[in-house]
Amino acid sequence: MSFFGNLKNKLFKSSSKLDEGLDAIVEEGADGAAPDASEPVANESPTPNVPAPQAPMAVMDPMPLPEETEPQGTARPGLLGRLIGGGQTDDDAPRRVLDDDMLESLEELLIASDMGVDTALRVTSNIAEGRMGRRVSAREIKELLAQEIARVMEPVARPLPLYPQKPQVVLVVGVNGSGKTTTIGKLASQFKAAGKSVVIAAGDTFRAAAVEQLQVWGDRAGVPVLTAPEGSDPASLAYDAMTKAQAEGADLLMIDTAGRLQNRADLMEELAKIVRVIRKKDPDAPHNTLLVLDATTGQNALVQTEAFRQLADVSGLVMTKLDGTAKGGVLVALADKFGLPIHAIGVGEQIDDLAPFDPEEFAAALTGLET
Ligand SMILES: Nc1nc2c(ncn2[C@@H]2O[C@H](COP(=O)(O)OP(=O)(O)OP(=O)(O)O)[C@@H](O)[C@H]2O)c(=O)[nH]1
Repeated sequence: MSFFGNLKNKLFKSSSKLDEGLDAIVEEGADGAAPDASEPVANESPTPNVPAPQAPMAVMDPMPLPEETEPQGTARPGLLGRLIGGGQTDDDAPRRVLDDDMLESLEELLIASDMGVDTALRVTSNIAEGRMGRRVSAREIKELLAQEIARVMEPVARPLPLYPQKPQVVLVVGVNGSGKTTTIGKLASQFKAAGKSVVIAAGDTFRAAAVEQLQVWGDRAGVPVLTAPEGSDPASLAYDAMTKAQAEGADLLMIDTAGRLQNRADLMEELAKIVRVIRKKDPDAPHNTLLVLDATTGQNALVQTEAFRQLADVSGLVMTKLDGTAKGGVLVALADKFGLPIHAIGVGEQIDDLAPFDPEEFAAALTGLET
């Protein structure tokens, strides 16, 4: 199976709630009559640029396909529908008049899928604009929703930028269990495969288990992991790692950090100290501060983002565990609220399970458009 299809399957759980909910909304209020060809509803909004399927490399720039040139305003399957579904139509599908009741149900469904109230209201009002009173099928409403979601997500879909500085220092923050260690291992493996030399610093010195786990990931990725005795100063380890990375001419230094958000003042001081000491070696470091978030925490990911933005100069996000959750909608709320770049998504526990974030693909998976 291609990587593209594989990723869609892995993300499929995220779609289940929305997909089934959208079907139910249309079926509940369906009038059963044939569609009115003079009132097409889907694909009326400007089609966003459609990124091409990408290799499993979260650090490469996406390569855009040319814009679609087919005429707008005709109900037809989107790019994904054509790639996967072979262009079937839904002429005989149940239809429902787009009215206030339907919009309210749609809002409730989006809120329940962790999209957040503000985002859900904005997305539904965009869908409603100029379409009230029209009769829509479930597929059409999914296409419209996917277009709106892709539009919100497009500006934040940005691979981790690579800079010429050596080493490029990537500070990795996030609460315990969010997937920091796993993500560092996956990223290190991808950088290595791209010909970069990488050093990892196991900066969560408070938990021996965390250090051991990072060593396992370092071994898997074939990347050295610098450790320090349990309870020692993470800033001192970061300084040593910076010295080693500079001496070896490493391309990247990835620094893991503790995730004890419950001791916020301590964590803030710890992160600030790490930044202070590495700046003695490079005033521009860290070049990226990656916040790792667990999609299964739903709306809590928004709270964590707010908190970590106060603790550190977060420059981008990685959302993990999108494979095992129906809460993927929170990514839309995050994009809408914070506008932070989403560099990659975690879609499993294996070393290759880190994918670039593709808004079109994500929107299709979230709405269940491929079915
Ligand atoms: N299904 C799935 N599981 C993941 C993903 N990323 C991480 N995990 C799992 O989530 C759990 C926590 O991941 P860690 O990488 O240990 O998280 P951490 O933030 O380093 O947490 P601590 O080690 O407690 O600081 C592990 O069991 C991982 O295998 C993902 O994208 N998908």
